[in-house]
Amino acid sequence: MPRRVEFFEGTLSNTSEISTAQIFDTTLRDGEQSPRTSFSYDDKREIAARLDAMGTHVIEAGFPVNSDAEFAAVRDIAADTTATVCGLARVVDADVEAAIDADVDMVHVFVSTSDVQLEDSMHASREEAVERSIRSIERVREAGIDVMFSPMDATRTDGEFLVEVVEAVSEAGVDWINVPDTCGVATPTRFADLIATIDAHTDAKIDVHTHDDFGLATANAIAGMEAGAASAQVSVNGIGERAGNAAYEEVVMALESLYDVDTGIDTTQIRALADLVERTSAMEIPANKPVVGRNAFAHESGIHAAGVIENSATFEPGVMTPEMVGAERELVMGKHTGTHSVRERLADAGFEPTDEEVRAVTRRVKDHGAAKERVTDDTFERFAREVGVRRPEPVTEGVQ
Ligand SMILES: CC(=O)SCCNC(=O)CCNC(=O)[C@H](O)C(C)(C)COP(=O)(O)OP(=O)(O)OC[C@H]1O[C@@H](n2cnc3c(N)ncnc32)[C@H](O)[C@@H]1OP(=O)(O)O
Ligand SMILES: CC(C)C(=O)C(=O)O
Repeated sequence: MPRRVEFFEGTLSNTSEISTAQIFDTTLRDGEQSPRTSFSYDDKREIAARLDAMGTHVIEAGFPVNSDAEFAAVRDIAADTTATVCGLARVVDADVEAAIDADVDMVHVFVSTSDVQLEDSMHASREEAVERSIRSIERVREAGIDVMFSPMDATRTDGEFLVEVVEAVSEAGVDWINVPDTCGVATPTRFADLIATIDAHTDAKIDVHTHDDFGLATANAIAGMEAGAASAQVSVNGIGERAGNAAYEEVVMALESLYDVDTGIDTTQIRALADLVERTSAMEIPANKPVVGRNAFAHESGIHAAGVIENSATFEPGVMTPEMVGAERELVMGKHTGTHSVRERLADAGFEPTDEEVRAVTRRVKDHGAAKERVTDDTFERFAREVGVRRPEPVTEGVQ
């Protein structure tokens, strides 16, 4: 497998290291909160099973108090999964009891800590938020279950109050503090500073939860890990509230390929996982989505395709290949196509073209693309036949 990308060596300061990396998947909880998405019981079981088989460390299976169906799915996933299974709860007794009753390995309790949310979402004072958090944490601990605590909207919370909350929940014995950038307003440098500050005020392990409102979710998650967070919350295809969460596939591959971290995850199943979540969430993967979009390893431009035919590292990261994520490289025919690409495609299809025939097919491909038409396999074969490219009959073994 390729090692850390060479580009950084000696050209940029290369002091950013990540030593431990736990992947906490929240596709079934925050991912399912995507407007218009709802996973069936079977969808949840199938996604959880695949995440588990791939070696995902924590699976947040849902929010048990939400409904009977959600409770049953979380309970059954918890009973049948090797990974740590987590259930979400507000600092509300019924929520905490539902999560405990679902028999999860970890309860994730959250409370609003920013003034705007305390006033206009939770309708609680700072003191009440702290008291209810401690009570919930103590209850989960008493049940013998690991507890993760989230000061919701941490990145818009008054700094002194945030430290006060962190110290109070640490005193109460929380195992993990998750730092949520609930409304996606963090930047990598600011988020890293925040993580380092929180780390200095707790012995609990730190997890990060980032949203993509400004397209910074993955960068912020990685920055948080560089600053000392041991875990990142991610969702497959980046689905989740509003613009979504840090994407599973992006964070895992950045850790593996750019930071040389062995996450222990079977990355070759990423493409199949993405397809499963695309189908069950009814959220189409954008073509240009990193890692799993259909263009992530596709090349139309002549210069790129010609380079990639010789050595894929010319116009791909090199440290991340389609094989590593269970995807395939594609040479797309269109307006920007060049002769190298056409020659390769013709050869793959069994044709034996002359240089003149390659140029003639390329002209047809370019004209078709320029007219905004798609060059399908059938169209391409038609062009080859129209130009009269020779295709010898395949020799069948044993037949004279
Ligand atoms: C940032 C996040 O992603 S947080 C997770 C968000 N996820 C979800 O909301 C999905 C699942 N949610 C649900 O099924 C429902 O919202 C339930 C079952 C949790 C609650 O339903 P309802 O009781 O009908 O309340 P509703 O959803 O309308 O309003 C939210 C309530 O939670 C309260 N609340 C919000 N955050 C918290 C918190 N961390 N701790 C305690 N209470 C909270 C609000 O103040 C409000 O309470 P109120 O009804 O006394 O005014
Ligand atoms: C529950 C918390 C972690 C959350 O989803 C958020 O703050 O976005």
